[in-house]
Amino acid sequence: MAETALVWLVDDDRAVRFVLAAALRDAGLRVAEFEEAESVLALIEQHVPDLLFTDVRMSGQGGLKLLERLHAHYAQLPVIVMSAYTDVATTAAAYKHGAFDYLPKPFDLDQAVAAAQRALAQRRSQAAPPAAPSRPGPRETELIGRSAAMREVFRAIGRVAASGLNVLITGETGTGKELVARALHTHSARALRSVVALNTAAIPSELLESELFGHEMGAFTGATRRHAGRFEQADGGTLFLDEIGDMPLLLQTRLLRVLAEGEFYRVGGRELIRADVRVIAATHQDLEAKVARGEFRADLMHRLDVVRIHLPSLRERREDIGLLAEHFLARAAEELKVGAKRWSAKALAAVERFDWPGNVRQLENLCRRLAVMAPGREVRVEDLPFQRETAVPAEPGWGEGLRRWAERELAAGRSDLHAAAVAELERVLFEAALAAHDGHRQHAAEALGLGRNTLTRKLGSSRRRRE
Ligand SMILES: Nc1ncnc2c1ncn2[C@@H]1O[C@H](COP(=O)(O)OP(=O)(O)OP(=O)(O)O)[C@@H](O)[C@H]1O
Repeated sequence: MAETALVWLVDDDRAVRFVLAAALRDAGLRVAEFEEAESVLALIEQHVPDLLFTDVRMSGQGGLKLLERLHAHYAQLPVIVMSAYTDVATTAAAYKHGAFDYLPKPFDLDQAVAAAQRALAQRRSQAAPPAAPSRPGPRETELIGRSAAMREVFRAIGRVAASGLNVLITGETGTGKELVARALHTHSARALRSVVALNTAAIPSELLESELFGHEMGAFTGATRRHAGRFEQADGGTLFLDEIGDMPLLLQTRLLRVLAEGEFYRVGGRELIRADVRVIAATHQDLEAKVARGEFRADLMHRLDVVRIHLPSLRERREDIGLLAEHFLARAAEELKVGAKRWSAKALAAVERFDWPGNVRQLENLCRRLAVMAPGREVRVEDLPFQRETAVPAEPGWGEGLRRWAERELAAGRSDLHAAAVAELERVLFEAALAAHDGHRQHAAEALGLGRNTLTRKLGSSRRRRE
């Protein structure tokens, strides 16, 4: 169950949002991004994050005004103000309105992460955790793909969208399950009403029930006003329950009852609420296996699984990779307002060969990184994190390759073999783990069974060795 702190980031400069969000995620935090203050004020009524970063000068309402309003209504929420304006008036105004910290732009990313950690530590020492939202404000994106497998998915969406039946979407992480859920909604008779999303894994279990069904004022400590749950919000529309496999058993029972009866009480409430909701659920887990282990209710699975749409992993439809890579690279340049780049033939071929454990999301993130970081207008194979020549041959039979390499080098009279081989082994492992985890150091370190600090230290020394 994710209990990671949630940071909201408000800045109208996409490039700043991009680098800062990446650094904060790298530090193990969850980040939601906002372009302007207005959407923050609209959403915060439902969820208060653990920390908020804001720029000062933005279109619409400025950061200081936002800070003032947040401080008045959510005094517990630490706010870090960032600005290129380091004049005394701005800095002083920020602190006067209750800023936790002030970062003059351009700032060092480590400094920003350190400020975030200080703010969160202070908040933890004084407050109970707030509700965590699912991803706010997702935009409607078109599903791309021309592989036979994706055409089959499109056909399934077309067939079942209008039927109003519950749908269970399965597939590995990042394969586009949420996108399919939104497409099902858009092409249904419910399209004029909202699609409301809830990520079961992102919300602490004790808050999940009130997130789903709402609560009355005073239902529990911190329930300072009545709150409509996602079921009520989705009335007449669609409720998208992501990561349904992570739903606690008790809540599964409650959900099943609500689905069967179409009515429920808010937490702490006496008024029976009716909501006409189509449920689309998604999971990357094997639900049948969870049922067999007694972790998921079979009757709930059957109720959700009226129609099943399975999304193939990216490596099962390699013919879509090029198309997606072109699309994402162009879109990233546009979004991040950097010059357009194109793929070199070699780089594109390497991208098509790669296995993409994080699927489309990983490819999309790589394109964003390349749009900003790759030097030159053409993305070369050397710019890819997983494509440098290795001195020690890896699969197949990499032990054999290593032996041949060692024998050859020994015959040539080389004397530092151990250090060279270990350095190479680590470089390959780190690059593979970072690529598999979208460059997220903490996750990569976990996957390798290392601490994050060890990975960072080793990455630093392997970089120094190469320079
Ligand atoms: N076929 C596609 N065409 C265009 N974009 C796609 C496609 N599939 C996925 N994406 C993009 O990839 C990212 C991940 O997709 P999405 O969030 O729908 O995946 P998911 O399967 O729900 O992931 P998770 O299981 O981790 O929640 C999104 O930014 C989405 O827009």
